[in-house]
Amino acid sequence: MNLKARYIDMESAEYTCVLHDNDAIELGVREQDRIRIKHERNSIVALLQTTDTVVNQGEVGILGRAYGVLGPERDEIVDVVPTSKPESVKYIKKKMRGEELTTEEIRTIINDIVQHNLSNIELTAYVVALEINGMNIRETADLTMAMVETGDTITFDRGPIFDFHSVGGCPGNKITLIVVPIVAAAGLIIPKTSSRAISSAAGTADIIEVFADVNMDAHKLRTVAEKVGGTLAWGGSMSLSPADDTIIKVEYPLGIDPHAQLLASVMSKKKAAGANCLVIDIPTGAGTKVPTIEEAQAFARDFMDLGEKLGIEVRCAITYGEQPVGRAIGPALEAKEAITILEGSKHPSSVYEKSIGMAAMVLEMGGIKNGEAKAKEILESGQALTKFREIVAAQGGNPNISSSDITVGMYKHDIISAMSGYVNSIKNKQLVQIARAAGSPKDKGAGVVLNKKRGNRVLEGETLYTIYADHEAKLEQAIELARKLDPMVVENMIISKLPNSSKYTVIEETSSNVRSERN
Ligand SMILES: O=P(O)(O)OC[C@H]1O[C@H](OP(=O)(O)O)[C@H](O)[C@@H]1O
Ligand SMILES: Nc1ccnc(=O)[nH]1
Repeated sequence: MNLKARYIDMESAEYTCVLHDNDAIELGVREQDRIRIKHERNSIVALLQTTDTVVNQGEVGILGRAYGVLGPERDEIVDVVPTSKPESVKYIKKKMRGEELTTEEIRTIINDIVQHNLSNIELTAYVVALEINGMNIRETADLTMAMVETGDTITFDRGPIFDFHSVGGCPGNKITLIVVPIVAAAGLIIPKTSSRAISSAAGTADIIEVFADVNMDAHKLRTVAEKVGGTLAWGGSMSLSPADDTIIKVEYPLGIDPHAQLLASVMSKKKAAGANCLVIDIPTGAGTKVPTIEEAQAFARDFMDLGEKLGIEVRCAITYGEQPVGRAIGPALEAKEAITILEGSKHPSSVYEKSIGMAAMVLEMGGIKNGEAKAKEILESGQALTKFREIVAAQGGNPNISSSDITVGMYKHDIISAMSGYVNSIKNKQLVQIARAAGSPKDKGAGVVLNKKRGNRVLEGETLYTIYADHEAKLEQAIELARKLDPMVVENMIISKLPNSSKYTVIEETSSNVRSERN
């Protein structure tokens, strides 16, 4: 059917088009069916919405970026034909039944993802099928290669190329901002890309965006890394492993990151960016993606096996993840904390120590003896700060950036302990929920700052943590959630008295060991 193309100034997660009810009947299609729209040599597949008001009979409305991809002029005639579900839906269902997928079936799924042929419902089914049924190492390697082959790859003029990546899952893990400048200042090349938040409240790309432009294409990644030694870029902005960011967009709302998809997500980007030597950080413990040391060891083996198949030398560090790294959670709060370490602070010690430890592993892969001493020397002499500023400047940020330039949320609220005791545990996932409710990662100033950490002595009336927000309404939402979730457990030596005793003094109806105080 030939119809006039109309741009609709709205965006949706999947390519979407709108037909008048009468045209939809004539074409024999219904809402959520797929339509192929052809214009000259371009063609897209879009999901259908029908209407009797938004477009007239004889027109097809095309939403946002889908219009740009197709490229017709205003009112130009395009050809509209019904089309069937993509082949990969069959293979997604096969994985839902727990069956093994062939190399070709995995390639078909990734091709359909890259070409935006799958609806968000189908993509979500894919991610959930992987979360429940997983993939063996052969399937994972095929998945990784399919993600590499559907994108660009970079070849550097000189090498070897170093890289570092965290599997995530531990809030406050801002160490990439410190590791990359240390490694680059030592003279190694590290073209680091990061993703946005997946299970946490702020991915590294969300943090860097506070003070520099994280968007770059593969060519710029290479030229910046060759010029200043390192990058702090967002992987989703470039064509390396383009399936990755589309998949992350459906993982984020669910807060899940299936094992096989995580392996392929990280390793496909490393392969595409030309890495030869890679260090992987695996935060481990309750409330992370990897609850036990045994699982972390198996994960490390998978990374190393996959590295061998891809020609990348991989070393892994199993790290402590049972409570946040440092005290700050949320883009601006984490940026500020990381920059204070680059400026010479040794606190929070978890951020300082983890950054030194990870950088040391990369340096030693680069043949530098006593990596820890070298990493400390580079950090403490200010060379890492100088390198950080060079990278920031190369990415369009302030070349003299300092921690005091970073502004955090103007609305804040202290959560106060209603009892004296010790912090027994800090629940990562609940803290993430509170930081997200406060607006993180979209609202850059939003998040949480911990005043107490595990094992700390707490006196009644002391602040446990502070919630920050850019908007008052979101602060209220976060406070309400904080009361309900109670992410910091304070206990004294007597945990409970039986019969008929409560372990907490109940201060407010909705809270257990916390009460709230405005400031
Ligand atoms: O949101 P969760 O699931 O924690 O994990 C995602 C984070 O982990 C990795 O960190 P890095 O880039 O190595 O610093 C990713 O790039 C991303 O920023
Ligand atoms: N799934 C992922 C986890 C961590 N980093 C990534 O890039 N991808």
